[in-house]
Amino acid sequence: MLPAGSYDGTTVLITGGGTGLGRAMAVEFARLGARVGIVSRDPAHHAAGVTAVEQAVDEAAPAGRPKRAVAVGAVADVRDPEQVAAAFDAVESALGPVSVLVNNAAANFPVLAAELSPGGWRAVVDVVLTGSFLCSRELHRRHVARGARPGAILNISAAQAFTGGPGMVHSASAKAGVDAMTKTLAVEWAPDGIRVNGLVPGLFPHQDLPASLRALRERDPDQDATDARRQPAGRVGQPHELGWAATYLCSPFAGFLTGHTLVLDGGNHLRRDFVMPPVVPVAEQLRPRSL
Ligand SMILES: CCC/C=C/C(=O)SCCNC(=O)CCNC(=O)[C@H](O)C(C)(C)COP(=O)([O-])OP(=O)([O-])OC[C@H]1O[C@@H](n2cnc3c(N)ncnc32)[C@H](O)[C@@H]1OP(=O)([O-])[O-]
Ligand SMILES: NC(=O)C1=CN([C@@H]2O[C@H](COP(=O)(O)OP(=O)(O)OC[C@H]3O[C@@H](n4cnc5c(N)ncnc54)[C@H](OP(=O)(O)O)[C@@H]3O)[C@@H](O)[C@H]2O)C=CC1
Repeated sequence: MLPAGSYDGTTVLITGGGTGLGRAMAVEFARLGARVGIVSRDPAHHAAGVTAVEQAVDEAAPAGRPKRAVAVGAVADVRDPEQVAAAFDAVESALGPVSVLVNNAAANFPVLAAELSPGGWRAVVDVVLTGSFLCSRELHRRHVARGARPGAILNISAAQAFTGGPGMVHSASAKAGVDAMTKTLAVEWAPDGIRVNGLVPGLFPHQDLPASLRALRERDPDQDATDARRQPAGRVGQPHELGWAATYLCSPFAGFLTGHTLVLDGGNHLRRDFVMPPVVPVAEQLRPRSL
């Protein structure tokens, strides 16, 4: 954990910050003093994120300390540059200039590549890759215009980016693009005082995963135990652990770190056992069945 107050006076914008891992990161930034803007499509998600942040901040505050405005939600589809700019405007007018951006919003559903429609491909690639670019560009534009520094961007990626992701070709391809963007923008924007890093969550199950991903997990009634046994570390990740990594990467303690993608997965992406299980084709893995 970073020292208390590490983010005092800092406004952090987190896309998809109202659910799952985005919400967990929002809470950890706010615990350290940040004001947090939550940007996504669904106001109900914003409300959940704002409530979680406010609760965490209230619990951490010394008794009797007056409440401060810590979080707001703003509606935007990250695929649309005008909506992105309007959401930055809304967050900045409520909380002050954004100097930290977490590109966390994502879309994903399991599908065989041969069965993926052009529209399904575009939906995922546009949310994950184009959305991360549009938000990064917006932060950079504002940051440079006001002569501010330092700034930090954190791109949430996935291990599929370097291993490939059978059954998720759209997401794997988009996340690989995000990793290339992390490295590219790190160099282009270092002179502007903006660091750009990536963070890969391993397996972090939570209640907000979309139905298509939950359905795969729910096939196994003992899924939690199975998940844990499948990880070299013997357990899955806890969302607040991702928040700890995110707050470090965007903080001055990582001030000389840029263009790096940190993997937080208990060693899972490196797993290549001496005795490998037989291959089950992905088409068979996705077919409805009982385990
Ligand atoms: C634990 C594992 C690791 C987790 C990693 C994560 O990333 S977790 C993070 C995961 N979190 C999330 O994913 C949360 C957000 N996710 C979402 O909002 C939706 O999944 C979304 C991506 C479809 C939204 O896209 P949208 O607003 O544009 O909505 P739209 O309805 O207009 O559909 C567009 C196109 O997609 C097609 N299509 C849709 N579903 C399926 C399907 N199951 N099958 C096949 N195709 C599907 C649909 O037919 C259409 O194509 P068409 O007909 O025009 O050719
Ligand atoms: N959970 C896990 O085990 C893993 C997660 N990841 C990555 O972690 C990140 C968080 O995932 P997780 O919390 O699990 O998933 P969630 O489904 O909970 O979060 C996805 C978020 O993205 C937002 N979002 C989706 N589409 C758009 C859009 N078009 N415009 C704006 N916001 C959008 C959603 O908000 P709204 O619906 O309100 O728009 C939602 O809050 C993602 O980048 C994901 O790829 C990577 C590997 C594993």
